[in-house]
Amino acid sequence: MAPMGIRLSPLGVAVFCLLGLGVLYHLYSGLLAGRLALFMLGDQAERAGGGPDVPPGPGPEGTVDLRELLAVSVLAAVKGGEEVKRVRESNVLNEKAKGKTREGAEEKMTSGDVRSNRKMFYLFKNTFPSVQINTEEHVDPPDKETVFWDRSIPEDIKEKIQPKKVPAESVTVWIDPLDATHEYTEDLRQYVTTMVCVAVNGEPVVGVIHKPFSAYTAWAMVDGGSNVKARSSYSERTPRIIVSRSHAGKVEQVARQTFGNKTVIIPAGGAGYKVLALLDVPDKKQEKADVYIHVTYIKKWDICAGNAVLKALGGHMTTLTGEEISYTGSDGNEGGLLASINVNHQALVDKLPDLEKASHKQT
Ligand SMILES: Nc1ncnc2c1ncn2[C@@H]1O[C@H](COP(=O)(O)O)[C@@H](OP(=O)(O)O)[C@H]1O
Repeated sequence: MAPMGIRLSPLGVAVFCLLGLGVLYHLYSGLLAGRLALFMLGDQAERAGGGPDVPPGPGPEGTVDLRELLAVSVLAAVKGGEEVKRVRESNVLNEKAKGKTREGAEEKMTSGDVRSNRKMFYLFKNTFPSVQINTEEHVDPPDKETVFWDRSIPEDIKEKIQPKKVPAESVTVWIDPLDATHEYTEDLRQYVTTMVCVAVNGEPVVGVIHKPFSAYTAWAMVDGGSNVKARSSYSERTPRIIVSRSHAGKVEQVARQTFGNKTVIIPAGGAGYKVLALLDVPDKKQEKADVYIHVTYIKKWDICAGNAVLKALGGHMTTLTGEEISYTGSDGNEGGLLASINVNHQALVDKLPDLEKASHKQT
């Protein structure tokens, strides 16, 4: 007797195998798809800052992150500062006259300005291509720099500042690659700074002031945080007033007339240096003052970073008549400058009509 067996029909085997393959395909395709989806999401999350140490990249809907802009501002100021220092130490400044101020003072430019400008500009341009960048010096396209941000955010910024997206089109970046060029050519290194400011809808929001020769950097973000603070006290009755040493005009004479003969006037180079003079800065070469006054025309890249820092710390930088300065559109500020912190700014404005008249007499 033949053993009882199951006769397998070839058609049945084929159907069975196909079914099996179908089940396997179903199972694995789901798994693979899931894996693929996870991989893609993970990659996206990394690009968007999902990882613990990976900062977010440019936003999807034309937004930029102010915290990223702050990190790049600090990096740009430091990188520019390295160029400034290198050129000064080489003693080959290639100093040139680039024109005259409205008051007839010679405006100088050096290799320090040019090289720092190139580094700072291209770092921003390569990182935030859609953002408006205004720099003091002209950038020739053949001089393009391949300088990039490695996406790292300094620990102190991560600790104090939360990410905050704003529309890229609302942002204007102001770069001063070398503030106090005049003093730089005279080797008065303590006055020299590199500065970056980020304005949103014309309001100064992020400010960075870097001193290349003492490796000090002050940064602040309005409604965010800062690594610098105001001093504990300021003299309101007889303020020490810090003013320009190379574009002073009549500021010294009129300041004494307005605030009294006891008023100490401190002539100093650089708008960045003068703003730092109002703050608590741990640098032996930094003089201290109570008020900063400038009476002549000045450019927005010279003052925007200081304005943002002061504003973030509760201080003020206005025109001599107390108007806020808008950091968009034209690059010049016509109304002079009054900067203070932890004093009655309006009371200072009210004392200043003589200074304003003096500024108009000069032009
Ligand atoms: N009347 C004026 N016209 C144009 N720029 C002026 C100016 N007064 C001051 N500045 C600029 O403002 C910055 C600070 O000036 P000061 O040292 O006199 O306070 C300097 O910038 P740079 O050094 O970046 O060119 C200086 O050139």
